[in-house]
Amino acid sequence: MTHILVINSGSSSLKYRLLSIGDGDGGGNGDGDGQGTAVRLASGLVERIGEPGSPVADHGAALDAVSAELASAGFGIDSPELTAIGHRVVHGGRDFTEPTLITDEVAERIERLIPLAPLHNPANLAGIEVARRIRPDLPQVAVFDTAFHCTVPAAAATYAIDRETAERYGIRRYGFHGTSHAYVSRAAAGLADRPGPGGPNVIVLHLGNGASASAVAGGRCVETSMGLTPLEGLVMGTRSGDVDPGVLMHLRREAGMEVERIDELLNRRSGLLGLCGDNDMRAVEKRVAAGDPEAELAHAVYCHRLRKYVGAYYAVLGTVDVIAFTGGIGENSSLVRERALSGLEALGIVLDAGLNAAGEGVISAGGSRVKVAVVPTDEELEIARQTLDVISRTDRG
Ligand SMILES: Nc1ncnc2c1ncn2[C@@H]1O[C@H](COP(=O)(O)OP(=O)(O)O)[C@@H](O)[C@H]1O
Ligand SMILES: CC(=O)OP(=O)(O)O
Ligand SMILES: [Mg+2]
Repeated sequence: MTHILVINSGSSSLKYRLLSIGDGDGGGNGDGDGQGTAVRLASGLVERIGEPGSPVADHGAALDAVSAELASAGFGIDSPELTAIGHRVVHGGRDFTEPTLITDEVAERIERLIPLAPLHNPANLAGIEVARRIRPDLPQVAVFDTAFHCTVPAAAATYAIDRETAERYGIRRYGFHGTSHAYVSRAAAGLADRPGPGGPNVIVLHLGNGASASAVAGGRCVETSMGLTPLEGLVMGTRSGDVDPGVLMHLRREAGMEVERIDELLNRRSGLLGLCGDNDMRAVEKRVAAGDPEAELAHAVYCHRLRKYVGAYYAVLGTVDVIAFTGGIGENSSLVRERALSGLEALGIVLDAGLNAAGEGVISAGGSRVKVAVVPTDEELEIARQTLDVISRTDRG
């Protein structure tokens, strides 16, 4: 058994988990049961980093808070039992297609990718820098959101824009939430009845604050809804997802909006928040239940987008064995699941209303050709497994 500390450092929050994990659990692509032999020793969340009036001034202070919380759980961050630290890094660009041992050079390359993920990579890097300062003796591993999507074929990853411009600026579909899509698609594949020769085909719907869909054929990601940045695709809490790029030019020309304001509009003031004033699905659904028309429209736009992607990914895959819902909304909103998939009997997708309401495991009807399931994601466990995998490989030389 080894102890791995996982750090998911965001712009204003830092999630951590300390796990004790068996070596056999580090395969990264074996069991698919989502269980393994990992034991959670401690976990937590430091919020409001750098916000006015917050006691947590920066990521250094956040990691100090983590150290203190670990110490009160009886574990010193300086403990010799700690084997490695695994970090979530959102954008790996074209440089990183695998979890990677962090060196000065790797950290520099992550820094150079900041323009591709200005909301996420700086915070990820801040977590890395502080953790390396505190434990310079430990192997630290970067686990990239983008890596799982590096198998997406060129036809799906290429935007139909001038090739030279795209090449020069690294413009292509990268995809995000890869650790979640990897973890959930593996678990979902285990639910398939009679997969074809290439292995099970799975559609994963990761619906948290950020949201993305992926199509996974026999364990390989072949399509995903987020693109160059985590803005494309599904409707999210505060992000628009797909819009006609002409909207941006129109806002620039007609409303005189600077690019920074357009960025802020689409990333922070759109999605559910922009449509109805609430970015939290629980609040939206309360208003839907009370007959609020704005919330109803927001919910309808959200579910329509989801249904459209399910249909598109069905066509991309040809046959679908399992559709998996995950993330805070995917795991908890029976209304979203029902509205996204109702009326798709002709595609072999039939929900069981009672199972959907219960919302655990398989929720499709017995006769449904496509299995539909709720599969809780666990990005921290997946990061720990991939971290262990990297250090075991490094140890073996
Ligand atoms: N019971 C519920 N019903 C509907 N939505 C829920 C429920 N519980 C959580 N959610 C929604 O899940 C979303 C947060 O998802 P989560 O995966 O926790 O976010 P993050 O992407 O930040 O990890 C919020 O919109 C929240 O309202
Ligand atoms: C990449 C991304 O959208 O991440 P999150 O959902 O954590 O914002
Ligand atoms: Mg989450």
